[in-house]
Amino acid sequence: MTRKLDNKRLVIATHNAGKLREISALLAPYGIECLSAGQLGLPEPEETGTTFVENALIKAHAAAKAAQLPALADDSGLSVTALGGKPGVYTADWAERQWFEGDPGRDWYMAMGKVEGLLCEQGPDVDRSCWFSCVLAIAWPEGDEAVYDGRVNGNFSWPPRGTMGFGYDPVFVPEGREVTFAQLDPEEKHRISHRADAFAKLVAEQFGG
Ligand SMILES: O=P(O)(O)OP(=O)(O)OP(=O)(O)OC[C@H]1O[C@@H](n2cnc3c(O)ncnc32)[C@H](O)[C@@H]1O
Ligand SMILES: [Mg+2]
Repeated sequence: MTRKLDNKRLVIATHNAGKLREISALLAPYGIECLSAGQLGLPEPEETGTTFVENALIKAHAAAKAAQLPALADDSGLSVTALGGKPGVYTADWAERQWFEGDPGRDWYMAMGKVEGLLCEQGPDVDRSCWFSCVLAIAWPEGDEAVYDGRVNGNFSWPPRGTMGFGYDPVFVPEGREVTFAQLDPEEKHRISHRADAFAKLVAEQFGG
């Protein structure tokens, strides 16, 4: 049986400020004290997995072990149908390593532009459908783990629009909408996002019934 969060303190094992903001907001109603990996000075583990699940578990176990507290990690990314699911697990890498090896800053505009460039190579009628995936993993210092996954379908849109959210939000138009994630209020993104989808499963098992 999956272990439940019995401790009210939870390490949020991410070094991404946008994710930390969203996860803290999603957890707010559940009386959990969130401690961030940055706040605790935890190192950023190497994401050597080839799936979202593997990477989420690597990050969660590393933080749980270092902090001796349960830890929640998020591994996520954008997959584009016409690019065979790329960048997928390597979404963050496309921004940071492709052009800025050794530079702590990430240039999301360049990364989004790379996706757009590859789509344009396939002509004006290219399929622009894509999806965001999110895997949330909880790990305990004793080695127990729990995994929840989420997804939201949409279309890759160019040029980028909007200033809210983070990462690839300015180019992602969720299915059934005209605006990008970066043009939606955070509450609205939380109703439909891949992270919210995974989070609903986490809440049902961890805090439900
Ligand atoms: O590993 P941590 O420290 O959590 O932070 P990260 O930014 O490296 O995160 P990932 O390894 O999971 O990479 C996922 C990338 O996918 C993108 N991404 C994930 N969720 C997103 C969202 O809700 N909106 C926009 N972009 C998102 C964003 O660019 C992330 O950097
Ligand atoms: Mg990462």
